[in-house]
Amino acid sequence: MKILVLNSGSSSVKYQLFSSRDWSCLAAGAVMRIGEPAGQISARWTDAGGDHQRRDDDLAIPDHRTGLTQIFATLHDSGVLTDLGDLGAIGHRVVHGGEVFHCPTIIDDEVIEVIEAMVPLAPLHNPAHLAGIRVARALCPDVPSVAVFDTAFHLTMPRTAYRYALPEYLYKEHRVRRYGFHGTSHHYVAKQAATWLGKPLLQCNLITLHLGNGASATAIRNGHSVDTSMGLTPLEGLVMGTRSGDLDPAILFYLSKQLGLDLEALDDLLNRRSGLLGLCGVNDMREIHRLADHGDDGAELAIGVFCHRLTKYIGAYCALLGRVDALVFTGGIGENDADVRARACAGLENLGMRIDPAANRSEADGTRVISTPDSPVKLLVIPTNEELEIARQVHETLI
Ligand SMILES: Nc1ncnc2c1ncn2[C@@H]1O[C@H](COP(=O)(O)OP(=O)(O)O)[C@@H](O)[C@H]1O
Ligand SMILES: CC(=O)OP(=O)(O)O
Ligand SMILES: [Mg+2]
Repeated sequence: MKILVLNSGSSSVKYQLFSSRDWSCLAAGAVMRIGEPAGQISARWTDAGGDHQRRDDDLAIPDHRTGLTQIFATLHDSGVLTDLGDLGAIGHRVVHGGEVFHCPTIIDDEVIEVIEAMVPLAPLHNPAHLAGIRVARALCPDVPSVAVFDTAFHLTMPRTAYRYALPEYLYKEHRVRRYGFHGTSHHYVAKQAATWLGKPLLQCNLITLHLGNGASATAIRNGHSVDTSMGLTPLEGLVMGTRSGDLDPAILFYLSKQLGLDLEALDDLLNRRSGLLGLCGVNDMREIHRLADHGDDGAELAIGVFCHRLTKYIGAYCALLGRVDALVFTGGIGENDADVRARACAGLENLGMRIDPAANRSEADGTRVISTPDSPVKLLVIPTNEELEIARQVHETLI
């Protein structure tokens, strides 16, 4: 079966096409900067002769429908998917599934309504997923669409971790609680870590750090998520590209009273203008390092705040878990940024985390260990593959 996985963001759609026979990736790519004057579509695929091909086109993409149409056209033209009828399923990443969706779910009108109802809880994400889902269903009405939720992996958290210290009715009547996100990624790297550790996931205690544009940490006991840094929405926790992560909620009252900011302005401030961007004016970690290397104090501070917060969460999750088998770094920053990894682990030797500077700097691909051989806690870098995990879950749901 061929399974297409779509990860629709507000201004981009990333995709991978898999064969369920051997889980090889037949094609992958992205449409970027949807709705902006200068869009881009990129694609990689393996042709009939087994050669790797790639194509990058600059092209304005006004909306998600045009973006998906372009993706289908590229898959068709490359010969990877000449007939949409060959598609066994489309898997969609959906960030917020609330307490409703514990497992991958075949999408129908009712499911769409529920995902729509969660839009206020994931304002940067769920609207984009809905756009992707609607267009995919319209373009391929006969292909089953399956939603895989970021929240599902975290539904194992105990109530002591997921409840906020707020009046009970806010949970009972309004479902205000910690949900947690990036679950597909945390679960995927946890399984990879268990394989590397040579024991069943259900016997592993892990701390997983997904550090991409959004960033979150998860404490995993015996294979299950028992706490995670994101909350009701993907705003809480670590410092992110444009999101503040943790802060004193009273800052909002203060800003409202002192600066007259309304709710919309506060939402925009915390979700889109804060985090690394707020601290130094740039949200791309590579660029921030370049600026810091040239003596930019704001950039240096942004990296410092990012790493300080990370260390704090690692320590807290060590305390929560007691025994930790491995600490896992993943996501664009976690996989590539040796400096952030070194700073986040600095001073954690007493918690059993001993980083090996040379291994940490190595640019090897794939899963790798960056701790010293005598480190009680293994420090691992594991590339995430949310799309592959989604494809596998879609397959399990449909067969
Ligand atoms: N070599 C690198 N060094 C440092 N940061 C990197 C590197 N490559 C990517 N990143 C950072 O990873 C982040 C994007 O992560 P990614 O997981 O691709 O994001 P997304 O959440 O959009 O999937 C950006 O901040 C980018 O700067
Ligand atoms: C939930 C979330 O923050 O996702 P992303 O990292 O893709 O923005
Ligand atoms: Mg991501």
